[in-house]
Amino acid sequence: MSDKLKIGISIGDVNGIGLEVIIKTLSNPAILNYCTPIVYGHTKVSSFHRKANNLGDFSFHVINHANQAQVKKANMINCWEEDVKIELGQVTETGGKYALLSLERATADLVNGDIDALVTAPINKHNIQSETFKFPGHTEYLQEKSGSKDVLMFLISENLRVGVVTGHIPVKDVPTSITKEKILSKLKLINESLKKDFWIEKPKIAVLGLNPHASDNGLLGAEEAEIITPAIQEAYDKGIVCFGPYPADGFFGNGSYKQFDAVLAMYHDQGLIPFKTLAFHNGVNYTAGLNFVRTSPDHGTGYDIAGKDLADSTSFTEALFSAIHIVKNRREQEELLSNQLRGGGKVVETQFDIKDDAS
Ligand SMILES: NC(=O)C1=CN([C@@H]2O[C@H](COP(=O)(O)OP(=O)(O)OC[C@H]3O[C@@H](n4cnc5c(N)ncnc54)[C@H](O)[C@@H]3O)[C@@H](O)[C@H]2O)C=CC1
Ligand SMILES: NCC(=O)COP(=O)(O)O
Repeated sequence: MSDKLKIGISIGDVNGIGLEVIIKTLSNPAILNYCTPIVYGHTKVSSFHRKANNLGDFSFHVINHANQAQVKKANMINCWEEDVKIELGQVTETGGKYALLSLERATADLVNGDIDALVTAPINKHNIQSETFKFPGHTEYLQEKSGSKDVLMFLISENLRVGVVTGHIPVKDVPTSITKEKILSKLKLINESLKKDFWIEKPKIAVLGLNPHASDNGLLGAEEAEIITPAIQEAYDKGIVCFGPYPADGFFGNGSYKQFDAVLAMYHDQGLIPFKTLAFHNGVNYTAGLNFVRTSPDHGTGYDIAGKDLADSTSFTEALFSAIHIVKNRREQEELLSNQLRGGGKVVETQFDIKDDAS
């Protein structure tokens, strides 16, 4: 039996650049030395994208189930039988329907343990909505499938990691959604992920403020004094090495982020704008806190460049490698710890760990 990890890949919106970056990534034969990829989609849809983007004679090995995946091959599970109307660059119902069929089948295999990790190509969050998908994104969908109480949208690259307290919600709801408990929970998730998924022994985390200039001592808002600072203090007292709140505007431009292993931003664009500015092409979107591993490229469907052979596949390739590394890190750590401390092999370092261990 092969020790190569099986990495499931969902194809995302069939009218976007998902299959282009998937095929570009898997066309590099060296990738197959590191994992056994299994794409959930259809060979006819992939052929369409291969031809539209002039991607040579790449082909998939068709299988019916993940347990038939062949090493050294790019495997494909055909998830439907009918022909699919592809309208490159268009937002259509069809785009959402087949993105969901791919995601559902891949997620079922992930939850059952038939694949070791999932890399998702981008969906359009609007056209995928349906009776079975009423979520603002993969993050929330997979949280439900994992049964995790909380998860973290964690954007990662070699030199920068950014998590967000609030994710896919309207900006007007941000201030009321930020609570001390939520910040504590996200800090705990970042801390655990840095240790378990990235093997950083003593993580150091920066927390951004919400208001301009982190409120300038209360002149420009109360959230820093009433919510964010007490959350940082409590987390620190419980053993999480975190500092802040820092004014968000200069934090990235002046390079302060380089002194930390991760940054916690208060809302989506506060964290993702600097992240994508600094790391768009090699950035990865990782969902921390799931009981399985899911990554994705940090970009969206790229409708404006679909079918034009313009999509850069670096972010997708990085997402694939990040998934492999995280699974290996988690497993290696579990093995190393299996004889330590408690039966579950959990490191008891912070007060959070003690509380969790007791429950
Ligand atoms: N994880 C996911 O499924 C994500 C889905 N989306 C969805 O994607 C759709 C489009 O979102 P946008 O805001 O337009 O973001 P986008 O990332 O699709 O596009 C923004 C700009 O970046 C360019 N771009 C994106 N990926 C690229 C690549 N690999 N190589 C070269 N250029 C690239 C595009 O051509 C466009 O000009 C939305 O429906 C959004 O919800 C957005 C982000 C993540
Ligand atoms: N920009 C990040 C993002 O939209 C993440 O979406 P998803 O991974 O939750 O689908």
